[in-house]
Amino acid sequence: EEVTEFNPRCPPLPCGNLGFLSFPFSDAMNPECGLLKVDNCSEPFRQKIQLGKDGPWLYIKEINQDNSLILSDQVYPDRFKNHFCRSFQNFTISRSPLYSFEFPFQLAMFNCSNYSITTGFDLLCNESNHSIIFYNHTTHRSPPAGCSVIQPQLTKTQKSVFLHNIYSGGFFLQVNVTKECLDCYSKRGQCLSDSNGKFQCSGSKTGNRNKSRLGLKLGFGIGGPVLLIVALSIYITQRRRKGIYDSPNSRYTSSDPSSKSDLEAASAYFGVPIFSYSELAEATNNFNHEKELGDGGFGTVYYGKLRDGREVAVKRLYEHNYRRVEQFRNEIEILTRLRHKNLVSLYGCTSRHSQGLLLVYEFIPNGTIADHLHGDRASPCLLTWPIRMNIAIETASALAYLHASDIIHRDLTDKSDVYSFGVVLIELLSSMPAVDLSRHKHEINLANLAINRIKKQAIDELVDPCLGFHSDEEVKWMATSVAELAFLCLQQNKEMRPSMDVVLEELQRIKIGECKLENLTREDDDKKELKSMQQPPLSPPHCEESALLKNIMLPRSPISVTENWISNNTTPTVSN
Ligand SMILES: Nc1ncnc2c1ncn2[C@@H]1O[C@H](COP(=O)(O)OP(=O)(O)OP(=O)(O)O)[C@@H](O)[C@H]1O
Repeated sequence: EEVTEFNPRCPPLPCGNLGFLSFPFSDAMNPECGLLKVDNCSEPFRQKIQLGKDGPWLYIKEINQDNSLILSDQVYPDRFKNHFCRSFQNFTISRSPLYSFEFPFQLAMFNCSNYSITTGFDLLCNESNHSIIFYNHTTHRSPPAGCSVIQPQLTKTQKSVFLHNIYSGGFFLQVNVTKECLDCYSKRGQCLSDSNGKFQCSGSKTGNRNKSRLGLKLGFGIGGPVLLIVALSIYITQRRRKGIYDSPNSRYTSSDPSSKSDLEAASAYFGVPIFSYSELAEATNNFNHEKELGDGGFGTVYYGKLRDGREVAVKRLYEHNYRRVEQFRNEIEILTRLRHKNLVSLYGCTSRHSQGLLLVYEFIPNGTIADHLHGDRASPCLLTWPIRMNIAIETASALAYLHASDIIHRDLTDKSDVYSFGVVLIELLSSMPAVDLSRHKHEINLANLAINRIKKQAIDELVDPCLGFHSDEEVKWMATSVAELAFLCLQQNKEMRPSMDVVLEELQRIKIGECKLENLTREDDDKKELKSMQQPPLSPPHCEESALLKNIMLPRSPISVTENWISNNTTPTVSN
């Protein structure tokens, strides 16, 4: 049905590595099928688009489903090296009654003929006849009158405070087709502008297509002959096989390595697919209360289902103010740089000018660890000791990766994460919630409870009885070692906490039953062999008690030195 409703004169047009072009884009051979012309489809990675009638031609890096583009013009980096205002070349895009352009995700710049019109923007530089202004105003979507667009492209080493975020190899442009033109197109008409610059719809057929169906077709470029659908699905399957279709940046991922590295160097907004607010509102049943998955520091998270069938978690930021926009930008920047099997993928986000700031993540269906340990999904000892050990190692590996990846984030500061991870370790050992108001006032906080037990040498009181602490010597040894490691993570003094790398390494050693100090200091080769064997070469219970702690950072047993380590074990959790 979708196929027959598609304008048969305008099937999606193959365009090399860019995939298929569909309205509002078309090629030079089929100008009536689109509003913006793409050239060089037969030359991979050299396709160009003309921005408006008589507008500039720019190279296309990516075309996204929501009509956003990543463009580049190789001339700018050279010009910018001069650091002068006049080094910026501008291009003027004439206004059209059929569509408009938006620069949603970057610090767009304009060259204005009149200095006074720059009010409301941050001035970047001003030279005799030129005013170069920095676009930093969420309410302005398009260039102010009298200004033309400049898209500077910076080299990676450029350190300007205003410009450090500007994409080094290209820029982002969103094409917004007017509603009249979309309606016209959906009725198989052609959008035209008459000699007075007014909109006209020629050759339309009346019909009752609804907007969402059109959106679907435009979004996915599906609707040509059946064969085309087959071709598309083969194309998608191939991309999936290559493992790039499902990646967070899939829609921007190019098979050209040079183009890919350019994209990876992108600023906060690049490389992330953009979703429309309405699509996400639809996916979450208008942010229905019943779809709420939980609340976090930045916003509420909702379950949603996208039109393409993907299940997603949509995070809606609490307030749409400038600070939030900054946090939004940070989170995107961080997430797009991360690739780890234990970290949730970011599928995309809304434009920062959208009605709401939304982040779209891969949906994780099985709840949180806390749900399974002591929440809605908990059932006694469903999580056995080996499972808990694996959860600890996998989580530590993700955190160690984050710390190694040079990411600075509100809650990604090394040693406070180590503290939080210590609490997770105790949760895994004890199956108790991190905070429980029904506990004794000094033990509401699980960290305090754990510290008290460890100091009293009463780890058995801490460990969930169902784990076999008393019946299985190996579990007893491992649980004791993990408790001691958690104890180190929970030090009030940040400096006393081990790094996440060390924590991960120690957990791995505990898992394979490797004794600490002795093996480490004696035969390095033995140690390697041990690891490669992947089985406990020594019976863990024979290992010297508390050797773990000696090995990590301190020469003495925690039991004997805890008073020195913990200045105040009754204070509430301090994680920063
Ligand atoms: N991708 C997801 N899949 C399923 N549920 C999720 C997902 N992301 C978050 N949730 C649910 O929403 C809750 C809040 O998530 P959020 O990421 O905002 O929490 P947080 O880590 O505490 O937040 P923050 O880092 O902003 O302080 C989570 O505890 C979880 O229950």
